Amino acid sequence: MQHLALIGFGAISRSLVATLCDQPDAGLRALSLLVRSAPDKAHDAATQLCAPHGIAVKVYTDLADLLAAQPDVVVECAGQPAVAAHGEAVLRAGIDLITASVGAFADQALFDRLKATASGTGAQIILPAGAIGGIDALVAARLSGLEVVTYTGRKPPSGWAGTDAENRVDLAALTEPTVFFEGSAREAATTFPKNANVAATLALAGLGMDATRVRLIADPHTRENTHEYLVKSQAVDFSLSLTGKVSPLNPKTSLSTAYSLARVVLNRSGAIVI
Ligand SMILES: NC(=O)C1=CN([C@@H]2O[C@H](COP(=O)(O)OP(=O)(O)OC[C@H]3O[C@@H](n4cnc5c(N)ncnc54)[C@H](O)[C@@H]3O)[C@@H](O)[C@H]2O)C=CC1
Ligand SMILES: O=C([O-])CC(=O)C(=O)O
Repeated sequence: MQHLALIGFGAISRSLVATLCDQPDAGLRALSLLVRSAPDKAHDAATQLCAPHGIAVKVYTDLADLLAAQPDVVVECAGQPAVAAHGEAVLRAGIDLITASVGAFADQALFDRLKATASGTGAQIILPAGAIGGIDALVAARLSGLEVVTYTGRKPPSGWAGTDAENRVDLAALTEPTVFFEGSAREAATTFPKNANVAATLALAGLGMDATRVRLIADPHTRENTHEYLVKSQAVDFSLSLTGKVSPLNPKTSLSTAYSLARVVLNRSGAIVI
């Protein structure tokens, strides 16, 4: 039976909770949420999802209080700054941390610090595939010797609104798909913290933050988030294209991200890990 804790209760968290409530194999008995504001509203919304399944909900505004309740695992679904703010305390408490905002680890000092803390306490930092997939094949290919990993992320202009893309291109005036960023995974994840976490995931699975090449496209002809990547290695070459439906709760986020996190949580309790 699991006591699940979530940092953030936005688009991903809400879909994740709704999904896990419907999965008896998840064995959820308690849900703890860390929010920054409106804890009563979060409590009501989460209770609506959880109460019919007998799952108790508690909402916190202070991480120390949440950790004192000793959750089995903490899932960060709040944004890169939340990994920097809270990651270390979670791991220091010996609790495994699943991070949606993998791009936070483009900050090498943060990555090194959290990894050292995890090694010290035996807790694990678990990086989900998120909006992409095929990470198993990429890690396996790395072990054989990787040559190239290139990623292209394509979203409708609305998915790039409020980001640095606005300084690079007039999103509202676009009539054709437009590449507005080319660079490393580190630059992409740092410059587009709400849109390019997947580039960091590919980097950590594969060739690293600096050698993983990234292109980002605003496409006025699409309503979906497309993630394409190409891998060349000693053992296998492959390319993958995922067309993600956009989360109805957040136009920047692919709906599949929450299901990827649900898979990670389910794999912690089921007899079969897949
Ligand atoms: N790995 C992947 O494939 C993906 C990762 N992401 C990451 O997940 C994050 C969350 O995505 P969404 O749920 O769509 O965003 P959202 O904006 O819908 O929800 C985030 C929630 O977290 C809250 N929050 C922010 N900082 C907090 C803190 N320190 N403590 C408690 N709550 C806090 C916000 O108030 C908001 O309610 C994104 O910012 C991004 O970093 C998003 C999409 C895909
Ligand atoms: O959900 C997506 O399409 C990917 C995303 O925002 C990210 O990697 O940060």
